[in-house]
Amino acid sequence: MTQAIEIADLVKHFGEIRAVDGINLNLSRGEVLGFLGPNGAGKSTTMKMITGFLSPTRGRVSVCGHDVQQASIPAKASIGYLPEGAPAYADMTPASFLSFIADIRGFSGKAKRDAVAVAAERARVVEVMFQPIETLSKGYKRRVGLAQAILHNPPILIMDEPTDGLDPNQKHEVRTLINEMAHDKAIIISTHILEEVHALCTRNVLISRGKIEFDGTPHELESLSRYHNAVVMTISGTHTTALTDFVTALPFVDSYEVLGDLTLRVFPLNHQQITLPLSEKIREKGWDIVSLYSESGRLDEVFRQITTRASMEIN
Ligand SMILES: Nc1ncnc2c1ncn2[C@@H]1O[C@H](COP(=O)(O)OP(=O)(O)OP(=O)(O)O)[C@@H](O)[C@H]1O
Repeated sequence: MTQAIEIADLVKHFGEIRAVDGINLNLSRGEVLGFLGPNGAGKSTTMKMITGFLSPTRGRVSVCGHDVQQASIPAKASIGYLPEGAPAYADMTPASFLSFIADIRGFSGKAKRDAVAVAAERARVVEVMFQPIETLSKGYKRRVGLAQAILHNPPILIMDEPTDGLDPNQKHEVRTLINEMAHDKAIIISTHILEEVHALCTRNVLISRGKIEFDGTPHELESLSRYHNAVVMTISGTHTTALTDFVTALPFVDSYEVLGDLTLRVFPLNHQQITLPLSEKIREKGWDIVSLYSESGRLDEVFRQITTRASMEIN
């Protein structure tokens, strides 16, 4: 089956700067890919090449089987693009802006009215259709941008930092809209907001200095964390030295940190699940468990670890 997006050996140089340095990536419908990376990693440049706004120095992008360079018209018809900051014409109203976009997309008559109405409905901008865009809140402006991107019901959606700069409620609304569209589209979202990994994505690609450093599920990304399956526990009925001696002797424990009196964080060997055997061993000692839970992992730590490792290898 043709992949929704196929990217092969994609490279972009700006003079001496290698903004994108050999990216290979395939994406199917139903996948929501979170494109993560620090500032300047090459996310926007990659997205601009996928959408045909920039030509690659080398390599190839095809969308729904259309080469973005060779067959740019059918390729662009398959893509909805929400650029960074969702730019729109400030003095237009959403109604006139969406009507203008519908003209560009080749709609007319009833099909045009329907496309505008459906996009406005899905992006929930119906109530502000006749208010100048410059007078709208950031959240509404972003939703107008989203309505523009989905107007032709494209199978592929590319969004550059869709929730950046929004307040928590507005972020939630935009994420809900994206989730609603996710089942039948291939979606790429660039972000450096790590909570979006869980809120939106089925897959994450982490890039640093123009190269892919990680490609996997949010769970796989978290499992790279030093804290993945670490257990934080508070015990009563003993004292801290006895407790640390006890965990040191357990065969499935790698190391521990003392967090407080009778409270430890225990790191398992090879990130294995140890909640059950650990609680059993504690009960065998006759101690009481005040609390005990395992951690899933810390994305900010993994992000730092991968992106700083990549820059240290280069320097
Ligand atoms: N038009 C351009 N001319 C010269 N250099 C550019 C141009 N566009 C991007 N760059 C450089 O290419 C590199 C990648 O930039 P890009 O905007 O793709 O990163 P990004 O991951 O999207 O960053 P951010 O999260 O800050 O948006 C950066 O070093 C940037 O300065």
